[in-house]
Parts: sequence; structure tokens; C-alpha cells
Amino acid sequence: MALRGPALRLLRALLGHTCQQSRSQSVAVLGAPFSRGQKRRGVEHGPKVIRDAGLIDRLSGLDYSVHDFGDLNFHYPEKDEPYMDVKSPRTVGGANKKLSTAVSRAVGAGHTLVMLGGDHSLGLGSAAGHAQQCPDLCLIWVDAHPDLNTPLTSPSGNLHGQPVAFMLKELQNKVPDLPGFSWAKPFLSCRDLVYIGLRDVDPGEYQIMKDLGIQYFTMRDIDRLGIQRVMEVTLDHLMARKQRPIHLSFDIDAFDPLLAPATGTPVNGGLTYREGMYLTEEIHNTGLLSVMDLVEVNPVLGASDEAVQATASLAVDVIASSLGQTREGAHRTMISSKKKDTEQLCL
Ligand SMILES: NC(=[NH2+])NCCC[C@H](N)C(=O)O
Ligand SMILES: [Mn+2]
Ligand SMILES: [Mn+2]
Repeated sequence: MALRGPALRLLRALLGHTCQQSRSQSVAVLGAPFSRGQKRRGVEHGPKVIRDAGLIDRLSGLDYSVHDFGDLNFHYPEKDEPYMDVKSPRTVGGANKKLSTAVSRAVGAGHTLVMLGGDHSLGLGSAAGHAQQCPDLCLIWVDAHPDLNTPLTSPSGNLHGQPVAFMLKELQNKVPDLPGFSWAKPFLSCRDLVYIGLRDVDPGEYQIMKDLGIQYFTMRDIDRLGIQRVMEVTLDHLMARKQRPIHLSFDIDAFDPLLAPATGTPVNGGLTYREGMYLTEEIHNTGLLSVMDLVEVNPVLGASDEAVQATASLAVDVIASSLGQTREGAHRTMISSKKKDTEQLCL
């Protein structure tokens, strides 16, 4: 009898299967030119400007075999009326379903995957597809915003402020069925999620974070503890019971708007360049990064070409650093084992 669905996933999880590919030497890049999770057009050009800023060459230069899967082609329903004040549910649900299939396939084929957005509603499809292959993944969400509103708490009706609510098992009964989202079953438990960089949290989101006891670090926490301690606590928290694959969902608006001006919902007082590099270096050093999203780069919103270039090249730096680019002279840190202290420099 052929194994299918949950049984196959369980077997794969037991065998470690593709989820061991966190140390894969093969990186796949997938563009998701999608903007309907919020109202500002332009973020669908994110994949293009990030590629134009030299992403593929940078990753090849780190000695990965890089597979550029190009951009997904999204189809839009003709009519997509709001549902409970949530905008474009069928369009966003359909795009995320398509993305989840593509991500699952790429991870299943053994690649470490870089997903280029697009708006952050895509975090749902990306993490859901990843979870199909790696049910024990954990999620590090780096963002000014927790994107944890439910359709009932959202002040804007924008789905890019809601993806995490659809992931969490603990919110299953609090999230109504939206048209276009019947495929999206919660797959993450709130203890397997850590937020870093928060500084614009809606009242409903704050309530959920407190009620569920989600681990989060605001910019104030980073001021207080320093990024080194924040990363230590984050990784201890997520790896306490066992080592597991990491899904990194990086919203470029986590950075200070002075560094990343070309984005739709900038908030003052964000990450410095050095904090962003340290954060991603530490993620790489675990040897467990399996999928990362880089979202919300919107070239239409830069005040000048320079502002757009700066934002896109910052995105490339974040991705390269997550994949091992160092500030230490060696061009890439090779992970020889999942233990941090056994890392080797590849000269
Ligand atoms: N991915 C983002 N940039 N999200 C911004 C969300 C803003 C606000 N919290 C909302 O729900 O609309
Ligand atoms: Mn976000
Ligand atoms: Mn954000």
C-alpha cells in the first residue's frame, strides 16, 4: 500500500527526510510577485528589484548551487468581494495555496528555499508549504508588526496583517472560514514561534500574544537586552526540546525606515544594519535554516531610485547573511554540524 498524506509525512519526519536539508548546498530562489494582501500596489515588483540588486550572483559567490525557479504566475478571480471586512480573500487565499504547493515541492526536492515577496500575506503559503515537508518546523518572524490579527480583530482588513493567525493551532476557533482559505489548516503551535523587532502592535494582536504566551522581542527589548541576548533566548526557546528546521520570515520593515524606505508600512525606530546582520548570522550558525521569506520591498514607494536601490540591496544582504555570508574575512561560514561551536571557516 502506498503511503500518503499524514502517514507519509509522519514517516518522513521520523526519518528526518528532506528536513535535514537545512544544511543543503543547494539554494532555490522563488519569486512571488503578489500585492493583494494590502492596498499599495508595487510590492509585486519586489522579486525583480531584489534579483536586479544581484541576489543570484551573491548566492553563487557563496558556493551554493543556485536554482532560480523564476516567479509564480498568479491568477486572479474576476470578482472578489470583501468578506467580514477582509479584502480580497479569494485572491489572497488562492495565491497562498499556489505558493504553498511550490514551496513544499522545492523543500521536498532538497533545496534550501528563498521566497521573494510580495506582501507578507505570503508568509502563510510559504510556511504552510514548508510545514507539509517539515511538520516540526519553528518560525522566526522578524517584523515591525506581528501580523497576527484575525479577520475579527484586523483594523485594516488587509490580509498581510493576518497570516500568522491562520497558522496557529491555538487560534483555530477564533479564525472564521474565509472564502479561498479552505486549504489552510493551522500547523503551528504558539510555542514554536518567536517575534523579533516589534514596535507597532494592534490591541487585538497584543491580547493574543499575551493570552497565548507567545515569545516576542520588541525594539525596546532589543534596546534593553542587546541583539546577542535576544538571539540566544530565541534559539534556546525554539530548540529547547529538540533541534528543528527554521522558517525565517523577514519583513524588510523590521529595519529602520532610514535603511529600508521602500516599503508599505514603515515604522520609525527599527533594526540597525548591524542588528540585522547579527540576527541572520546567528540563524545561519544553527545550521537549521530551511526556508526564508524576504517580503514587503516596494520599489514604487521609494522617494528616489537611490532609496529603492538601498532597500533592495539591504534585502540581498539579509538573504546572503542568512545563508552564511560573514563579516569576518571568510566569505562563507560552513556549518559542519548543527552545533554552533563546531562551525568551521571555509577559506
Ligand atoms: N506585513 C505588514 N507590513 N503588515 C502590516 C500590518 C499593519 C496592521 N497591523 C494591519 O493589520 O493592517
Ligand atoms: Mn509583516
Ligand atoms: Mn511589517
